[in-house]
Amino acid sequence: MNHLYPIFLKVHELNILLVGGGNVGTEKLEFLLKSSPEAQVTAVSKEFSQSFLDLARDRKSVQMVEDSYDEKYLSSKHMVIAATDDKEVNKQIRDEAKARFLLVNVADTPDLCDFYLGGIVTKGNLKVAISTNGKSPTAAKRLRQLLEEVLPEEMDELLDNLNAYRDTLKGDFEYKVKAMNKITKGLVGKR
Ligand SMILES: C[C@@]1(CC(=O)O)C2=NC(=C\c3[nH]c(c(CCC(=O)O)c3CC(=O)O)Cc3[nH]c(c(CC(=O)O)c3CCC(=O)O)/C=C3\N/C(=C\2)[C@@H](CCC(=O)O)[C@]3(C)CC(=O)O)/[C@H]1CCC(=O)O
Ligand SMILES: NC(=O)c1ccc[n+]([C@@H]2O[C@H](COP(=O)([O-])OP(=O)(O)OC[C@H]3O[C@@H](n4cnc5c(N)ncnc54)[C@H](O)[C@@H]3O)[C@@H](O)[C@H]2O)c1
Repeated sequence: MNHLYPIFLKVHELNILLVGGGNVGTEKLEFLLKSSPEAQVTAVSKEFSQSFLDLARDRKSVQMVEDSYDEKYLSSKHMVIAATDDKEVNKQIRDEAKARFLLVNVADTPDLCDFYLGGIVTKGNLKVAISTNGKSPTAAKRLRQLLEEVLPEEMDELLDNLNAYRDTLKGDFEYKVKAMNKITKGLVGKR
């Protein structure tokens, strides 16, 4: 049973602290930016790998600070991703973030995470997030690839059309719900 509750965050309006600019830090930033190209990220690392620099350099919303982690970097942040190669430091980040009631992800250490990053499929306005409850990130990746293949590109056109149709409906809320359900019934083949 998966007890996680997925939400869709406006990370372009939230401040994220990412600590660690190596392989894992780069992977986390890459997935974050793939889904949310204007995510507001402050990246703090003793040093940044070439691939991190290549990814972050031209992004206005990503700020890089070459420094060791310090608690001061938690100030004005909404959430934190710890991705250093020092387990003690990752634990310290987690503890200090928790003391401030910040949401924290310790990359690749499920037990220390308040939230997991998921596999994400985007087709225009449609976004599907996938979690295996931390059981198999590889399965999440494969399912993401599968859904990317099978969900039609026309999905976004369909959503636009439905939105336009809803705007033409005159009537109360109940009438609109019925009308929207009626026109989309064919999408699922059964009621
Ligand atoms: C979905 C995705 C998003 C992202 O990273 O943003 C993601 N991991 C991805 C890929 C991936 N990560 C790893 C491999 C190598 C295969 C392997 O080792 O299993 C691969 C596959 C590959 O690269 O092919 C290594 C790994 N990851 C975690 C552990 C620890 C453990 O499992 O115990 C270890 C072992 C480390 C070690 O060996 O010590 C843990 C987590 N990884 C999560 C997310 C969270 C759970 C998500 C869920 O609920 O399913 C969670 C719990 C925490 C977190 O990091 O948020 C992204 C796919 C993106 C995509 O392609 O769509
Ligand atoms: N690379 C992988 O694919 C992989 C897979 C599974 C698990 N892991 C684990 O994830 C962790 C990170 O791995 P990685 O490959 O990203 O390591 P890495 O060496 O590429 O990157 C670690 C980064 O953390 C920074 N750092 C270290 N201490 C710091 C501190 N006190 N303050 C700020 N920055 C600091 C370093 O400067 C470096 O940029 C390791 O514990 C590793 O065992 C890595």
